[in-house]
Amino acid sequence: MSFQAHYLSSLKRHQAIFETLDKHAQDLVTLYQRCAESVQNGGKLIFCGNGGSAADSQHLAAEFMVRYKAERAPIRAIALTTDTSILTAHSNDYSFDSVFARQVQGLADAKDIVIGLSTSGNSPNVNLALKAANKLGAYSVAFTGRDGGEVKDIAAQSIIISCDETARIQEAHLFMGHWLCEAFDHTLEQKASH
Ligand SMILES: O=C(CO)[C@@H](O)[C@H](O)[C@H](O)[C@H](O)COP(=O)(O)O
Repeated sequence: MSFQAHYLSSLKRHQAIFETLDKHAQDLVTLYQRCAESVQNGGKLIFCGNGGSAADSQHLAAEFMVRYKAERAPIRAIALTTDTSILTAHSNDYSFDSVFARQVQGLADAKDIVIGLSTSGNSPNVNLALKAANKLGAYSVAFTGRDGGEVKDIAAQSIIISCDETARIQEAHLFMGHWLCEAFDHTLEQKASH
């Protein structure tokens, strides 16, 4: 396949992703409402994932903590993928599988939302983090892909991007995270105009 044909075929996959995201519009509104309620009650948004999804976790936590578009107070958010001392000590002394669950146990409470990003839904460390969230009474959310994997039976809410290409699923997850930021900004703007 030529580069141009390959480019066009990747672009066409976005059409399928658009349809999946369209199907999930109401799920995202529900998620926004849960997040807004959590933040209003002193809760926080906790993200985790591996590889590209680790980067997306950090990206999204930064958007909430610092700024998306609107000037606003920080929204409490953290990614569990950034502290190399915690990540290496826990993986070395215990197990990589429980590296996020340990941090959920230490940082989360029932007011929080724990969002695991996993394109396969089968990453043990993400799945154990969401199980730990469930145990604490926090709201567990999976941004996942393919057939949803194991995580769809663990998370209280799963948003599944029905596509089998990792990169396209990650792009959809980032879109969903950005949309959540936009929903927070939009609500602030609405309040300011009243
Ligand atoms: O970003 C990519 C490929 O696009 C990879 O780094 C990818 O994130 C890694 O293979 C992850 O370990 C995959 O984990 P998951 O999405 O299945 O939970």
